[in-house]
Amino acid sequence: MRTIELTYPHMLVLEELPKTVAAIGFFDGIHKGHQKVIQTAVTKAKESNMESAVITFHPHPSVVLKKEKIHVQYITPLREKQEILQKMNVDRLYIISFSKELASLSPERFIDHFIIGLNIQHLVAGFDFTYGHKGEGNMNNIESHTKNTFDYTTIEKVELENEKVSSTKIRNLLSEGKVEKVNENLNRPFSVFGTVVEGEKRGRTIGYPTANLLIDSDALLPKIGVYAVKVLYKGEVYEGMADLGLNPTFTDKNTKPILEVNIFDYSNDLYGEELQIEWHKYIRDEEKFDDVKTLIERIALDEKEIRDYFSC
Ligand SMILES: Cc1cc2nc3c(=O)[nH]c(=O)nc-3n(C[C@H](O)[C@H](O)[C@H](O)COP(=O)(O)O)c2cc1C
Ligand SMILES: Nc1ncnc2c1ncn2[C@@H]1O[C@H](COP(=O)(O)OP(=O)(O)OP(=O)(O)O)[C@@H](O)[C@H]1O
Repeated sequence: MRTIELTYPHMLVLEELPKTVAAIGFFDGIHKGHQKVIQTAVTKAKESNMESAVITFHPHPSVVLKKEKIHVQYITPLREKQEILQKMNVDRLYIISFSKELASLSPERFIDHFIIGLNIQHLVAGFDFTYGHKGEGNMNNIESHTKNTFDYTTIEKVELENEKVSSTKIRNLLSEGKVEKVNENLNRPFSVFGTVVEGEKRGRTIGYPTANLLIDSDALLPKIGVYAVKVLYKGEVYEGMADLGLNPTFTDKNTKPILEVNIFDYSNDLYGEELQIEWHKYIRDEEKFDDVKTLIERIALDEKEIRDYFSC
């Protein structure tokens, strides 16, 4: 997959661009709804011997449009988005830099520049996709902007339990720790990448050594707590338990949650290595125990519960 960044008003040379079927949207999470939109574009491209593309934006519009400075975290930071799209057989990823200037483009100008200008022959978007200034362009009035140069397909609402599958819904579920529900909405396990860094080296003294992970600040994490996880490392999958929290039994100084994983039946050194953590089940809240012995007893129960969960 080729990734091409576009900054308005810079144009690519139309003659050099292949005829393309494109899916368009922000696509944070690449959830079930997004997958339907993207798969439709990939299938249509194959059927018509064209290239397939995803047209997306970065950063999230709220970073640019909100008055106060905010730091947005993503369900799928750019790198994860790229990896998932690659697996979905998308040929090209166009990333449009989101700016105030871009947000003020009229719907017609937006289509001229980014759809007709990228040689898109067929555009696929969801029922609620909007474009151009204040989102005035949408799938009901797009006909007036196509100039008969491209066709389009509108994907109907994908729902789960009578509710639209959406990035917003998934963000809320993550903040409640409901990773099993998140995984249903994503159609795959939610995951984050992290690099193993040095911790307090306390874990090995309590019989549960943990890999402490440094997570990219762009990545969204679930709510604090203990979780059943799988660890992907060098092509292997391991089961384990994660504590995302502040270690309140030992200190009240931590203000930012730390992610630690105890990988079952594994004892090699992992410092500096990159792990992918898949979140499978929420087990409990992190607690402040009166003493280390009680904490150890609780972790032993967590281990039993998680091993049982993975073995059924
Ligand atoms: C499955 C699991 C559950 C944990 N639960 C708690 C908890 O409820 N409260 C707490 O203070 N620490 C909890 N811990 C964190 C331990 O305090 C932590 O692993 C230990 O302090 C080691 O820290 P280190 O990796 O920096 O050496 C848990 C750790 C694991 C692996
Ligand atoms: N549940 C869904 N069913 C069908 N299409 C969808 C669904 N969710 C999103 N889409 C479409 O996918 C593209 C990307 O949408 P977008 O990134 O706004 O996702 P979203 O999940 O609706 O996000 P948010 O919760 O932030 O509004 C758009 O074309 C949108 O219409």
